[in-house]
Amino acid sequence: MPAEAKDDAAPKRKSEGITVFLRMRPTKHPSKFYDVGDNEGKGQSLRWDIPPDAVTKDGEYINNTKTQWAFKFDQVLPMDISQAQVFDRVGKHVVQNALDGYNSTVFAYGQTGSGKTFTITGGSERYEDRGIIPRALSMIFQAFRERSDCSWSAHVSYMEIYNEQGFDLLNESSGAKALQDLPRVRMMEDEHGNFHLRNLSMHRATSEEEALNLLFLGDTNRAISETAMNQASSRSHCLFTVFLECRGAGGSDKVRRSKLHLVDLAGSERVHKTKSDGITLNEAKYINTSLFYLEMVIVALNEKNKKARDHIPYRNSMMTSVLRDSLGGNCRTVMIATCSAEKPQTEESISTCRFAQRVALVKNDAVLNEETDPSVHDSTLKSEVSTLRAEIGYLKGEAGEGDELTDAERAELHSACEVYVKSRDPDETLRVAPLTLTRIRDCFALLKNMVLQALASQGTGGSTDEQLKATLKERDNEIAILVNMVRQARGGGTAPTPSIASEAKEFSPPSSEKKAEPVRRLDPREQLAEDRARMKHRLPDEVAGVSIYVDDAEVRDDPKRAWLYFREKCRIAHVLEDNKRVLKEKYCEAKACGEKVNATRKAIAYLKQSIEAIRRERAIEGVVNEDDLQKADPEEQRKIDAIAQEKEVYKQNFESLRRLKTEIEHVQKMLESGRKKLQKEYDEWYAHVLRRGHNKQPTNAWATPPASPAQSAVSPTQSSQPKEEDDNEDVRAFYAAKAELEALRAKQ
Ligand SMILES: Nc1ncnc2c1ncn2[C@@H]1O[C@H](COP(=O)(O)OP(=O)(O)OP(=O)(O)O)[C@@H](O)[C@H]1O
Repeated sequence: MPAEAKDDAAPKRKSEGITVFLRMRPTKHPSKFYDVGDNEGKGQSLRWDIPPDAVTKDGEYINNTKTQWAFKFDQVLPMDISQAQVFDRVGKHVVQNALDGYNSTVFAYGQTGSGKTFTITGGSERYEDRGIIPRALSMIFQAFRERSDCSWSAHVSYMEIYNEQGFDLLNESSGAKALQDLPRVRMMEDEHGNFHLRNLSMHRATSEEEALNLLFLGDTNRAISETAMNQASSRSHCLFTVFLECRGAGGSDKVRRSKLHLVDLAGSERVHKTKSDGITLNEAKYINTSLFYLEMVIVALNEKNKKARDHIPYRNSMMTSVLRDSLGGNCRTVMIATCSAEKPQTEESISTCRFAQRVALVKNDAVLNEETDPSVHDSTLKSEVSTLRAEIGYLKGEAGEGDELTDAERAELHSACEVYVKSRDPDETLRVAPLTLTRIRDCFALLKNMVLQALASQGTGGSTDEQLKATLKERDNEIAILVNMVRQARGGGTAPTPSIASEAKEFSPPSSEKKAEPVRRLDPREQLAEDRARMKHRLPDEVAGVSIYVDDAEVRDDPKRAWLYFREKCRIAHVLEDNKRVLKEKYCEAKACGEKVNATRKAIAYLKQSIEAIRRERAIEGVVNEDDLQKADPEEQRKIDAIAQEKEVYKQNFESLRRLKTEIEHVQKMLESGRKKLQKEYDEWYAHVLRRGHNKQPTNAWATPPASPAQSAVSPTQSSQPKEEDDNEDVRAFYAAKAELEALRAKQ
């Protein structure tokens, strides 16, 4: 991590509390125990009023002592708030702070399933469900393009902390199958008590696309570890960090560096609720220990405010060490407490609110991380010294006419004039040494030339013409790629890119990737055994939210029909349809933008041709005087103004096209992962349907053993080992259906 920059002058400092938001996760069954109100013009309040006899569905008392609580928040984000609105209210301000050079943090805290990941990273299925991280990345790169007076750079790191150990999620090797396969990150402390993360990779991102790819890579590694460890996300903390650097803002020698931490903490529920044993209990202990240490740090910081203590126990856990700056340090921090409004979760929700109240009291001391760039500083000082020497010589009358300048000296003079003219600093001086009358005269000539060129280029001047041509050419290439993308997506192109090509496909039950892989055909018995082991001798009622008890035998026996049936019932299939719709809209938008860009380009070329024609005419008419040529005639001036307007339109449309390209890529990625998920869930579901169908099991028979001996099916509750004959029949039927499905896939 980069060290914090210190400025020679008094740093811009701001002591402020942590801003605390509460977000209620949507539910169809809110408890009605709480009420949101205004907090005397300072944020909002949340009052809980619980009937003394309220019990959960497990028969536990929600609370048998106190029944009313009131909590204050900067804002309570209602259940129906969109992800875009959350970013507007919470994220924008934080990202702006980071761009301005202040360390900034957003962390989400709340019980498992209350929406922390949804808020920080976002839903992985729908484009509009993008969370704070992808939206922050979009805002950052938009700002880079708009604030081009300085040189920006962004680096990204992504770490997961599980059981007090850090893992680098941005590991590109594809072999990681569990969290333990990822590189370990270690915490080091230097002699000044600053913490450093060793072995955490930092990746430069030069565009929004690159940064999003890093986020996808980290999320994929996170998902792999989650599957391997049975929903470890509830038990681990994830920290996505963007390191920003801005050099030479406004032509100065200043460098600003800031960190933007976006943190998804582990679930905050208490141990007694987890009903854990073995490894899980161990994990539960770890989360609770590390969140307990977080609570200790918060309590200690509050006591420090009251001057009751000095020591803050950051060192106790990896997470509090990493977030040291964010909690009571050099950072502007925002907490999002996530709560469930459902009755059984009331106790946890109140506990989250209570923690948020303590966090709101913590005071941070954010400092503008700005320092002078030593390399720029040195060369500026050297040049100042030689200018001063020259000025002294001139004042002493030492400056003579001077010799005729060589080409090298003239080039040097030219660059000094250029630096002087291009600098946005009003106090910039022209640095020329030694100062002779020849040099002074040459400087004036060069400056005059620059002014004349600038005047001419406002209209059709040569140098800007060249620049415009170069830019147009560069953008032409990009437009060609984008317009081609659009054409291909609409079926008119030649060779579609892989992602668009896959997008153009209709959904079907195929598995083209699987076809490519060498498949080891299991012996039918092995297949059934594997299947059984997976199902743990018990069939579920539904897979992916779709009942496996399909009454229609035709649906059950025909994989194609089964696929259509599954697609109609499965939620994820509908989400995919939504995303396809979004993608189509974006293609249309991109196509319209591309057409506008092309039209503007043509208009500019036409205007330029007509200006040249006017000039030629004037030259033929005998207007050869230099001064007259500098003045545009009224018709020419109109065309020059029209070019300026077209350029503005061009810029806006090009910007939209660039944005759409990123968005299209993002939706494509979501579609791809959604399609894989759908396919996996269908395979699993159909295997269950077949098994259920060929066992001829009556509805709910697995749950309740058949009462009548007439029902011939063998339930696992009757016998965990099916008879040999049943096995053979099962095996044959299962294998036949699977072969049929594979044949159908191969055809498609
Ligand atoms: N505001 C919301 N709108 C729609 N769906 C939501 C919202 N918040 C959460 N969800 C959904 O609820 C489920 C649980 O949310 P999420 O994974 O974000 O919880 P979490 O607090 O991060 O849990 P964990 O501690 O296990 O990581 C997800 O399927 C998510 O898509």
